[in-house]
Amino acid sequence: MAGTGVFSDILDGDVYKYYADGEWKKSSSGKTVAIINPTTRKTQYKVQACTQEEVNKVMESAKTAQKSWAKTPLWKRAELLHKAAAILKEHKAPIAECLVKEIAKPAKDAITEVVRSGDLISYTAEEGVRILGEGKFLVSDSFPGNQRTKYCLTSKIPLGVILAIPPFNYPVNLAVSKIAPALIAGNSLVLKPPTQGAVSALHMVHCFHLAGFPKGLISCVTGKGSEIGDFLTMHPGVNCISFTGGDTGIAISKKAGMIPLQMELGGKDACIVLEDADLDLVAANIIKGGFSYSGQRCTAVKVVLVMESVADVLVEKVKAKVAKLTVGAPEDDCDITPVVSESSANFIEGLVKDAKEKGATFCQEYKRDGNLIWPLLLDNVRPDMRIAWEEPFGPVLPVIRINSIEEGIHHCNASNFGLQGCVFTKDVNKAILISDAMETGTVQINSAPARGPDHFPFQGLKDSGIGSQGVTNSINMMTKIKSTVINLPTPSYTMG
Ligand SMILES: NC(=O)C1=CN([C@@H]2O[C@H](COP(=O)(O)OP(=O)(O)OC[C@H]3O[C@@H](n4cnc5c(N)ncnc54)[C@H](OP(=O)(O)O)[C@@H]3O)[C@@H](O)[C@H]2O)C=CC1
Ligand SMILES: O=C(O)[C@H](O)COP(=O)(O)O
Repeated sequence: MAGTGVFSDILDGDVYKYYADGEWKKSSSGKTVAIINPTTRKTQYKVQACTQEEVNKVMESAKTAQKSWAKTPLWKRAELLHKAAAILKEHKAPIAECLVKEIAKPAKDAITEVVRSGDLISYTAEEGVRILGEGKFLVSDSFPGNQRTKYCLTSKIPLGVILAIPPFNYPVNLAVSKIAPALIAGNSLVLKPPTQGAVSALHMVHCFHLAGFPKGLISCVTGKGSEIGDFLTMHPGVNCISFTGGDTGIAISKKAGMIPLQMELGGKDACIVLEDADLDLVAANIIKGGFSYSGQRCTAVKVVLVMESVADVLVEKVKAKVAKLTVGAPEDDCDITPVVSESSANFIEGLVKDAKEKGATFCQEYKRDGNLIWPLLLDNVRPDMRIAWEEPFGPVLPVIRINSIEEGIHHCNASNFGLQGCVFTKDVNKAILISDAMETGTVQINSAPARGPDHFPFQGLKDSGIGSQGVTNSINMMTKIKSTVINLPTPSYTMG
């Protein structure tokens, strides 16, 4: 059970502690932040509201700890990460319980998130050992005007202190996807978990604590992003920010100093369906892509662009599958569960009302109870409707009927987002041309968008992000190249 057994150290009364200097601490602020259970809409947990002074201290210890961590052998760093992964998986049940209560993630998906996170940590440890163990050796005479008098040795060095800010929808997985690459590369890490999801994240951090990482190397400061966010992201002690979330990331990019940024932001992933597509496959992927975790995934299918000639058949097939989705509590492992907050539910409702006023066809009756919104397919959506462009982050999916491939590509590219997209057709040559024309970081052919497998590169164009994630790219992003040049008094040619 959450906060008990090995996790009892992280709880003080009914308030979870924050983690600094290898210890679980109470904030001197005396203030707490309430975490509202999206299902009951009542306070489920409380966390510390950390102060700026506490953030300063965490940054100082992170800086000190990083210096010795960078001197820790790579195999030893990997060994500790493997240990943390095993502990995390061993304690999947209480962590999943927190995910169910804090973010209303369906019970089975919550377990999957924790197991996937353990796998991600282990994979990162192995990948790090491989790619960080290699450097480059360059010689000078390949560049015009040079003799072979210079030998350049390059290696990857850590950046220093990494600030990780994950979003509510994967508070464990999108935290470890930042923590593991940071640590294997020799950095220290400060985590600011999302408020909804903070307690799941604190449990996950405790698994790193139990694995025996050095004091100060990992810290976790809690508090509302709107209150301590700016102080953290503009802190002079931070050498890199890895952020996943919404438009907040755009604001952070403008405020952050001259440091590397990894930003994974929103998406309006389009699903383009051609006449020759396997419509059963499309319908199954629209359900999985559009409605899993009630549409609260950046990679969710957020608009279907279907050729008019097959639209009626596809809509009927999707409607039939929507009718089978179970709606209710995450504890019961329902497909559709309450969205994360009342404000999110209100926002989704605003998009639905706008579509209603402008004449969209409702394939189901719109139904809401508190934060729970029943799955809704909106047909005949037109570009003047907000739902055509904005991401609901909820179980509402618009269908736009198109008369040409160009029309579909045009709609996809007119979006300010460019995360992922997908195209369904049996003609692979057409699929490649469409994929090339779509201005998105990834295009899936004949499957719904998805981030995983977690070693695949994951990136957004335009307002969807900066840089690329995925295990290998994240490790590389959290390092810099250091060169050492050996200058010879006379040219030296091997075997010369
Ligand atoms: N591309 C991707 O991989 C993903 C994109 N998203 C996008 O994120 C949106 C919703 O997710 P949500 O978690 O609410 O996103 P937010 O951008 O609101 O929050 C993301 C994280 O940023 C923190 N934060 C808030 N304000 C600040 C600030 N001023 N400075 C620093 N950190 C801050 C939040 O903390 P706190 O919770 O305390 O406010 C949270 O940890 C979706 O609309 C979607 O577009 C979401 C998931 C994945
Ligand atoms: O943050 C998100 O929503 C994700 O990165 C999506 O991950 P998924 O495709 O594995 O759900």
